[in-house]
Amino acid sequence: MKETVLTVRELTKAYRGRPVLRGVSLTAAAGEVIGVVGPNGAGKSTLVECVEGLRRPDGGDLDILGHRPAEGPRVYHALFGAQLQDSSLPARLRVGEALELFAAVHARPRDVGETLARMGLESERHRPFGKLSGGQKRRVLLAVALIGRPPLLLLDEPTVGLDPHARLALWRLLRSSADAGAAILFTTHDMAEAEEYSDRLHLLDGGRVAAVGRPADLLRTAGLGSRLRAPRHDGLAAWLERVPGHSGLQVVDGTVYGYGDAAYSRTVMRLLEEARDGLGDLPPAVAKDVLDRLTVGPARMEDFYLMSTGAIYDAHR
Ligand SMILES: Nc1ncnc2c1ncn2[C@@H]1O[C@H](COP(=O)(O)OP(=O)(O)OP(=O)(O)O)[C@@H](O)[C@H]1O
Repeated sequence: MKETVLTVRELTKAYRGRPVLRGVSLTAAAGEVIGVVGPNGAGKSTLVECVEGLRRPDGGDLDILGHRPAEGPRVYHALFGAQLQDSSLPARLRVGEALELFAAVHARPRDVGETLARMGLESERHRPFGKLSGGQKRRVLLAVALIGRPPLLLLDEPTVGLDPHARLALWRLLRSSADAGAAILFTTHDMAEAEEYSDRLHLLDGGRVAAVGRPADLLRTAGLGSRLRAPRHDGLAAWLERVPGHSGLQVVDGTVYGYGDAAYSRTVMRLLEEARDGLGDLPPAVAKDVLDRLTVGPARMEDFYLMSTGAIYDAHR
């Protein structure tokens, strides 16, 4: 069992009487990458800011390696590196200076040159922070969060504004930090990223953790193995719902999206072929048109998210 680095217990928080967190609990162990997703306004940033000690929760409790925010900056803040949604640095501070400054306050910091190289920032080392592009600034702020090798990394939408190379570089760096024992908590609206990089994913909705688990387990439990896309026809949606393994449905304009277990798409295709040949309960012309225009593929975290937050009709409910 890996050591638990972050423990959040039944956290509640309201703004002017309006509850945002209604009893959120989660943990992050050493070496674990924890993803948090949820609709705009779900409370993801509020949760991260409570962990950072920037906001005081109304109820519940949290600690990092047994230390609570009330212990103050010197003890508590040394336990995590953070990159906030809207953090910044003085405009005239040079990139290399910034990293050296932050490295100097940590006991066993990463090498500044190596961190700059890994974040693709070598050529920006002598440039003032204020002169960087938006994506470069975010890379610097991430490098600052990582430089002290803290036991916990708190990253609120870390990849927003990063180009694909920078995203990949960031995730390599985060994975190697986790492999070296760091616990990482990140938020994102990018479901592909959430699926690929979270060891455990939390869906925050209505102020609560609506679902938690390994991405593959979440998909399996929701009956989401495969999805298909077909042209809309009268009666097709109801027909798809009767196919064994069906788990959800979405109709958008002229298109029907069907979701089901891993065998669902294959079963649909077989039944469509039978119907095209006059052996099913769908008109042959409809079955032929659907077969001609059908696309199938594996279900993804995006589908889970849409189903869990109500955009897809969920047959399990
Ligand atoms: N300082 C504040 N005062 C009042 N309400 C606030 C404050 N900060 C956040 N809120 C409200 O709390 C709710 C949750 O906000 P939060 O930023 O935590 O959500 P989020 O899940 O991070 O959203 P997003 O995905 O849009 O970043 C929102 O309705 C927001 O308007």
